[in-house]
Amino acid sequence: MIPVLSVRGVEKRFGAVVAADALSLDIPAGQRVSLIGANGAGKTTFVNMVTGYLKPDAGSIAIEGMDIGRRSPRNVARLGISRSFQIPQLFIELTAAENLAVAISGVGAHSLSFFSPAEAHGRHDKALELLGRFGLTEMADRPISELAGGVRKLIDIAMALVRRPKLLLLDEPTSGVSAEEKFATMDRVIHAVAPDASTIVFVEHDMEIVSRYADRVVAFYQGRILADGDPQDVLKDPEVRRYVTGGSQ
Ligand SMILES: Nc1ncnc2c1ncn2[C@@H]1O[C@H](COP(=O)(O)OP(=O)(O)OP(=O)(O)O)[C@@H](O)[C@H]1O
Repeated sequence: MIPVLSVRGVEKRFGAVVAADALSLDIPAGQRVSLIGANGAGKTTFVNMVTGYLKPDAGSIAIEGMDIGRRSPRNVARLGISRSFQIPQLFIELTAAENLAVAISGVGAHSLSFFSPAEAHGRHDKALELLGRFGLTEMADRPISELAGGVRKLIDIAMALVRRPKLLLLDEPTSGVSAEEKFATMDRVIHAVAPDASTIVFVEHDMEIVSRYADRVVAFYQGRILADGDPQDVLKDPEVRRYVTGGSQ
């Protein structure tokens, strides 16, 4: 089976900082992989390169064997890689349903008025279906500016599902969510994305979330992969405890 994601010898520097150092890994279909690492370890740089937001200095990245090369984020998304952001990227004055409708139509917010009423109706139904999966039906007609950070995050993830991605990357899906709500939020996310995305990479700082939801953990340190494997093994690894989790596990 060709892996969904294949990364080979990827390098990225910012001046003297090595943000990606000879990164290589394969992610097979159906795996749920957590990326961990201290601040500045290179997790977001990795996500940005895989989604076309940053170009590697060297190496290759392929989705189902197709090199993403120097494609734009939009073209990478067309190939089947979607992402959510640490800070949700939403149209703040539009409602939750309108934001999803923009993503569903694949055009800018200004172009929505060119579509026929029937098309607009179809988009609205699909938007409501997605919001319903996240338990957000009641938020559909509220502008993003009125919604709490945690709700915006869920809407951002719903936006990433519109293309039914081959690979879904989630950047800290539970950051900003209270300790009491983090498992419920993550359960909701996992349940909601399941019909559209089975191969998931999520960046996570919370080791309780990592050990509960990941099939595999990749630990980053100074742009390198320090450990990669079964969550229980990686979280017990002495180097991971020293450089990543601070001995918290
Ligand atoms: N656009 C940029 N310009 C300069 N340096 C950058 C840029 N993006 C990232 N870096 C540097 O590259 C290194 C890796 O950063 P990155 O954001 O990938 O880490 P991270 O593991 O995602 O951290 P965090 O957990 O804080 O999000 C850091 O030293 C960071 O300062």
